[in-house]
Amino acid sequence: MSTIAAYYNNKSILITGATGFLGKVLMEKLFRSSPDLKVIYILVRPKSGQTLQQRVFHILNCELFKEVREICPNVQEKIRAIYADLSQDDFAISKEDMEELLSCTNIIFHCAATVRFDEPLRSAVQLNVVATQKLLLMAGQMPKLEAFIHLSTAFSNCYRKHIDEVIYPCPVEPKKIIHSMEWLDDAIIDEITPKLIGDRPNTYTYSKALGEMVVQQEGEKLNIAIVRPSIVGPTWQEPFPGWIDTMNGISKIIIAAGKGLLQLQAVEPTNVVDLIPADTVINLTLAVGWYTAVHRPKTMLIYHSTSGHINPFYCKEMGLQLTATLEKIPLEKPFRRPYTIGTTSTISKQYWNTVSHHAYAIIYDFYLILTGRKPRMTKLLNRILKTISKLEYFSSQSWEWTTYNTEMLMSQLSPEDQRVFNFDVRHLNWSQYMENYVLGIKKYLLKEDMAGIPEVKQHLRRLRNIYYFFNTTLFLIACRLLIARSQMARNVWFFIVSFCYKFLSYFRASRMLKA
Ligand SMILES: CCCCCCCCCCCCCCCCCCCCCCCCCC(=O)SCCNC(=O)CCNC(=O)[C@H](O)C(C)(C)COP(=O)(O)OP(=O)(O)OC[C@H]1O[C@@H](n2cnc3c(N)ncnc32)[C@H](O)[C@@H]1OP(=O)(O)O
Ligand SMILES: NC(=O)C1=CN([C@@H]2O[C@H](COP(=O)(O)OP(=O)(O)OC[C@H]3O[C@@H](n4cnc5c(N)ncnc54)[C@H](OP(=O)(O)O)[C@@H]3O)[C@@H](O)[C@H]2O)C=CC1
Repeated sequence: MSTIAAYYNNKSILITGATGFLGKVLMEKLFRSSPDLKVIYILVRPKSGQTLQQRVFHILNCELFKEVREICPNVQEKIRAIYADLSQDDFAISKEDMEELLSCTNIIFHCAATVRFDEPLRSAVQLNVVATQKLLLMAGQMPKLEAFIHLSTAFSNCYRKHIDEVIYPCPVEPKKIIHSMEWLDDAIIDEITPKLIGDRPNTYTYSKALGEMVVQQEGEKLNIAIVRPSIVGPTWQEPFPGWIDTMNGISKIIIAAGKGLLQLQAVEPTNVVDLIPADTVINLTLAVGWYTAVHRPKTMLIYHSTSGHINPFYCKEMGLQLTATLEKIPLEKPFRRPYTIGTTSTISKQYWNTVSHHAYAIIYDFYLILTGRKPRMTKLLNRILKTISKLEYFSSQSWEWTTYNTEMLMSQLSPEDQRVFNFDVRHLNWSQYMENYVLGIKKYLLKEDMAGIPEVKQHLRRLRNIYYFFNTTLFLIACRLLIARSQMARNVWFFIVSFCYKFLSYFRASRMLKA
């Protein structure tokens, strides 16, 4: 049996953010590989009118847990959902629950975070820094704790182009930031936010960097490690390819491209997109948990979970794969045929935005008005372009991450562990992965019917014909206008027409001779 899987058996594991994308993949893998684990405590808040139990039921009944439901029929009994809101003091955990957590927990995986780029600094600090600090404080009171694993992001220091597996300190100490959030009002915080975040693009990356500093400073006495994934995509292999249930990362870009709404991407075609599958991140996280607990490294180690250095996926390649896949597995109700253009030049972007986005939206809205419907395309397009503009910082640049600790860990694993907890992306086939990505978005995220694909393909063919017809008409109108205004254009036009006429006459005469 795998040493890592055996390690988690009979353990009490605390997970924050278990209802999130990575949290679910983490729980699934734990149950699948170590069905004899004692209990998984998850800190959950009620949401969207659902109680904790309803949320757990919903998670366990999703497609991701299909295999787990067979391997481990008593899975529901092994999950202890504890009411907690990480943005409140003491997390609003009851006294009894807190006692149980403190006395029983063996390993903590801290995944909870706010991942929105536009989160106000106060809320980002509250969850990504203060909550981490409080969790570390709790961890310090757990006598049976063997390891604390903190999930951060490879982009916490994205103002650097080359990033090592170390903590880069922020100019202002986290404690000072936390303290200032207590007495400054929202208007002042908003005003000083750009100065505080400095070269970072948003409050997310800044608060995650502060969170790492807190882990380093306040986790000194703990057995602790940080995992930094890059852009997390759907599962690669486990429990099956293509599982995804989040719009985060690049899924929104893929959906907008698939629906034909977005053609232009603010990307340099030669840049690398550092995508990493969710199951790869989780396999590494579990291996890190085992290594930290069993080998107890003397200093806190940071592990990068990235792909660009060993198996680069270039934007151009991605654009081509995406277009081909979206033809093969189209998304429902496309507005246009999917197509991608990549550029970072401002003039080129403005040109393509006008020609390829706004002009189409205006024409479509005009058509909606003519057919007695409410225009909506321009509004939708503007929303999408606004959203996409917030991702542009990440799509228009490339980074280089070193992975010495991740490679060291891989070399410490037995062949069986390397197989069961595979986090080596050297053999990842990007073309196949993109196909499963689109399939996963269609099936699990958008919940579209796969049986409808032939009908959508037929619709795409109609759209292609409309596109050709529209372009030809536009070309003819342009020629006609030019002919009306310029003698030279008229001469060229008559030359082309008489040439075509002569060619046709010759063709007809030769056919008649043959007959
Ligand atoms: C010939 C070939 C040539 C080829 C050339 C090459 C071509 C190549 C092409 C290939 C592709 C290019 C590759 C690029 C690579 C890199 C990209 C990196 C991005 C990610 C980096 C992540 C790095 C960090 C990773 C981390 O560390 S982890 C955390 C990651 N965290 C996130 O990823 C959260 C981000 N997001 C937000 O923070 C919020 O999204 C926010 C952005 C603030 C907006 O926010 P807001 O404007 O409010 O917009 P929403 O709330 O999102 O939406 C508002 C409303 O519009 C709706 N709508 C939004 N979209 C869509 C949509 N598509 N379709 C329909 N509706 C939509 C939505 O339904 C909602 O409607 P409603 O529900 O209101 O009715
Ligand atoms: N996805 C990605 O591309 C990447 C993610 N990461 C990191 O991985 C971790 C997990 O990310 P991911 O799963 O994608 O994120 P999600 O947004 O999918 O999940 C976030 C989780 O945090 C929980 N949470 C948020 N606020 C609170 C709160 N106040 N109290 C209790 N729980 C709360 C959410 O609970 P609820 O369901 O109730 O909202 C949810 O379970 C994060 O630390 C993120 O920074 C790093 C790099 C890339």
